[in-house]
Amino acid sequence: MTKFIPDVHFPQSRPRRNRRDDFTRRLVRESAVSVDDFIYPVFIREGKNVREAVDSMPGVYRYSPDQLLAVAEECVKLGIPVLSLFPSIEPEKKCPQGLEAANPDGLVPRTVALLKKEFPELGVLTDVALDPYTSHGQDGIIDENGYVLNEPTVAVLCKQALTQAQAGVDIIAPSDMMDGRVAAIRNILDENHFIDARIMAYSAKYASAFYGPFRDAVGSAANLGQSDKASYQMDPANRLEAVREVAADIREGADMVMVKPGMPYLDIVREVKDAFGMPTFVYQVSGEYAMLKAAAQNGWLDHDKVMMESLLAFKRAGADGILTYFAIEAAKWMQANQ
Ligand SMILES: NCC(=O)CCC(=O)O
Ligand SMILES: [Mg+2]
Repeated sequence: MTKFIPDVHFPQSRPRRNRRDDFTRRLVRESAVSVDDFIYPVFIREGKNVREAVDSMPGVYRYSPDQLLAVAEECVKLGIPVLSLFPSIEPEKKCPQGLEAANPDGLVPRTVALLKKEFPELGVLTDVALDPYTSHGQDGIIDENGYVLNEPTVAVLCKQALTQAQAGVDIIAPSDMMDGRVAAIRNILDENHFIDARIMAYSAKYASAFYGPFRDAVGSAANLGQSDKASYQMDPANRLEAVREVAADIREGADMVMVKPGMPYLDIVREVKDAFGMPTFVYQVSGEYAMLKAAAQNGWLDHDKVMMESLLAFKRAGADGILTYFAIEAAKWMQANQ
């Protein structure tokens, strides 16, 4: 211990005292990341014995359903509570209406049923949106000018959600940003007695360029071409609008709400958590993952440190859980280091 007797009482407050030793740092720590916070997004495709790398997302693959079982088993072993499924659909199954989204024998319902049969204790979340299924790559049905039509889209989303519930999914996550879709989906689920199917609403989903690698992974980038999603996803400039969007989804019956992307939108996470106190989730999206991976691969950032710091920041901002492509790596890191 340094013996230093200052002759003036300056400074009166010494915040550094609590940072001096590991034990006090742990004692006063305000936030923590736990494996219980994770939802692991995975990409699936048809086939057998397929594990196909996604080039723009190092460490991320498209799995055929049989190969996904090994991933699910790893999640169970590590204690990751939920797996979320994103399909890469063959081009010949895409059409302007995205009808394959509501096919009860489609890739997603079959995979849900398989997972729930093999690993009933693992939560399964499915996305409700049409972008993996439309030949134009938009999340809904478009008119002759390319404008995404609200009500016709919601009608297909309801069928898609019901198909997923019938397959046994636990959490339904509408990511489309159509108005009124949470209420419509809640109604159709309840009418069909799926009263326990939970809805995690992508409530404040921004029209972000950070989704680029995801569109490679599900194969919608080429379909979308130069068009964007600004007429339904939120303007990155808006904060108060996010509060209104979340309020609407809660009124309509959302059990959990989400902000997306993550790191550039931490202020929104905090705002939403403070305003509603709802179970609040954040999506650390593909571009955030790709950017940390790329810098780490170049030796410019310490991979494990930035991974854990980025996840901790979500907890500090008020998130109850995080959808992250780092889920397995972070869970393993925590087992080895904590
Ligand atoms: N509806 C799911 C997504 O759009 C994910 C975006 C991403 O990870 O970039
Ligand atoms: Mg909305």
